[in-house]
Amino acid sequence: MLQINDVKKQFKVSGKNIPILNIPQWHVAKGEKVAIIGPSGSGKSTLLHIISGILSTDHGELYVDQQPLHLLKEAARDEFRGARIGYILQDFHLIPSLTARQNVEIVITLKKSKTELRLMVDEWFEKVGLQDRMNHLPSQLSRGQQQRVAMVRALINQPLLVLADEPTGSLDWETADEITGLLMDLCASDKHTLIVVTHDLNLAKRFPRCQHIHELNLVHPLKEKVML
Ligand SMILES: Nc1ncnc2c1ncn2[C@@H]1O[C@H](COP(=O)(O)OP(=O)(O)OP(=O)(O)O)[C@@H](O)[C@H]1O
Repeated sequence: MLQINDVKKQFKVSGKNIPILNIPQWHVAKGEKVAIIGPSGSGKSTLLHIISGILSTDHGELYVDQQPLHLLKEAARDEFRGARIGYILQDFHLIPSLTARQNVEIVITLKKSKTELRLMVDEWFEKVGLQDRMNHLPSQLSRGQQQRVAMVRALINQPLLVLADEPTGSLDWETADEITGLLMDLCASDKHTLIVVTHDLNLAKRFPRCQHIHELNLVHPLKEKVML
């Protein structure tokens, strides 16, 4: 599902190049559920931005579902992401002027009749227990509810690859636990490959595979032993 070969990424700050990622090789198989842990600033979000095609690589090869993203221009990467990748961004990024339902509807790329689409959206909101909140604006929802809308938005196109950036970052532990369980349930089928980045060890522990970003990344050598 995901193959990274010698991928490097750096950012230019005040005329100076700062290396952020340097990943010799990393593979995630179809259907795997992986948590990447690491401290703040270690490049976790940058890694997901690269896998999703939001950011380009500076060097190396990146294949997602056999598509060579490193060879695609930004517009082609955007199209690929819209159709194949579900990305749950840090802080949800819901559009404040649209209702929960509209936030989901605008991303749908599946070809279905209007009635089928309406029923599909209804079903998704039921799955996440928000059937009575569909017509609320994001500002009228709690953070946990906003996170569930963000999850529906990421999953509704039945993506092969689901990426989640700190999905429980700003939630209290009880809501975080509930949201984690929901995300795992929604991505339970083998069809979904799930990569989550987090600094929350409780979230990471629930994943069958958990890796520290330093294990992937040569830029930040492994300094700490991960206690799980
Ligand atoms: N557009 C950018 N320009 C310059 N530097 C950047 C840019 N984006 C990120 N960085 C730097 O890259 C490093 C990695 O950032 P990133 O957001 O990937 O870390 P992270 O592990 O996700 O952190 P957090 O857990 O705090 O979200 C940081 O030092 C950050 O300052």
